[in-house]
Amino acid sequence: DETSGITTITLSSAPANTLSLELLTNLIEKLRDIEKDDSVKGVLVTSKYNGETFISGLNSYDMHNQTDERLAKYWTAVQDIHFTMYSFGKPIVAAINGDAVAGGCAFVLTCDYRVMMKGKRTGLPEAQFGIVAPFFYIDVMKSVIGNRQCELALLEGKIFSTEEAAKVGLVDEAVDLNLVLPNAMKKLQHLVKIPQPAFKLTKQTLRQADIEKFIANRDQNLKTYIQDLTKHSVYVIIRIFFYIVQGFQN
Ligand SMILES: CC/C=C\CCC/C=C/C(=O)SCCNC(=O)CCNC(=O)[C@H](O)C(C)(C)COP(=O)(O)OP(=O)(O)OC[C@H]1O[C@@H](n2cnc3c(N)ncnc32)[C@H](O)[C@@H]1OP(=O)(O)O
Repeated sequence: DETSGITTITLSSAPANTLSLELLTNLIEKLRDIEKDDSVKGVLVTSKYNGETFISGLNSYDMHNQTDERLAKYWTAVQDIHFTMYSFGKPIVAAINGDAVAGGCAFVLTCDYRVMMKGKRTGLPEAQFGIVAPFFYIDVMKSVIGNRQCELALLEGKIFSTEEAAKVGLVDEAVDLNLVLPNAMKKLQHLVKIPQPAFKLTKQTLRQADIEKFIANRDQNLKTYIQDLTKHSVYVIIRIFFYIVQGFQN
């Protein structure tokens, strides 16, 4: 919208907005363009699958049965989206109109504000898959909900209902579906009015330690990811699809 300076990104990768290599590549490029475009003051992210899924995590197919080169390309994109979103110099608000699990939860945690539809699910269930969540997923959750709540959640791979997520501050608002977009937009309209150099510098200052840690550790994390997936991907993917069919344990 040219008058408000707000851009809406509606994620629409059938069937459930998995963070595939294609979606990640397009999104990273779009965000980098927006960052350079002075006419854009803020970004609202939502999903086409209104009332169903916001993001259903990383794409299982991109993590299984791939060459090391392709796995590296995928994981670099996973790292890049995290870094691009978390260090983004303009306000980003998530209008979470469906489930946002695993990589979907980490994605919304990188935003500045989260409005989520009641009755949906979010959280980092990696422990339930028998794996450790990437360190930058753990760090972003810790920075949002604090160390103890993060321990309680991650040690059991807890999946929160929206209402539970709001209680621990994992999301900022739990609302009926019809209020997700209007409330998210209202917050974003407020955030874009804050003097932007101050907004950007405050955000950078708050996030600086995690960003520096991410930059220092990303290469090692990439190596570890490729080794782990080469060894364990069959097991991990079976667990993920088990939870797709059976649902997560709360
Ligand atoms: C060593 C390991 C190293 C690194 C791992 C890094 C950490 C991993 C992070 C991740 O994000 S792993 C992915 C985790 N994601 C999930 O576990 C979500 C799984 N999905 C679900 O639980 C559900 O799909 C849902 C999001 C709750 C939505 O449920 P709903 O009933 O509304 O839809 P449905 O289950 O029918 O799904 C629709 C459709 O989408 C396919 N799908 C869903 N998630 C994925 C996925 N992550 N990858 C690939 N495909 C996915 C699902 O199979 C359905 O397809 P179909 O219609 O063809 O059957």
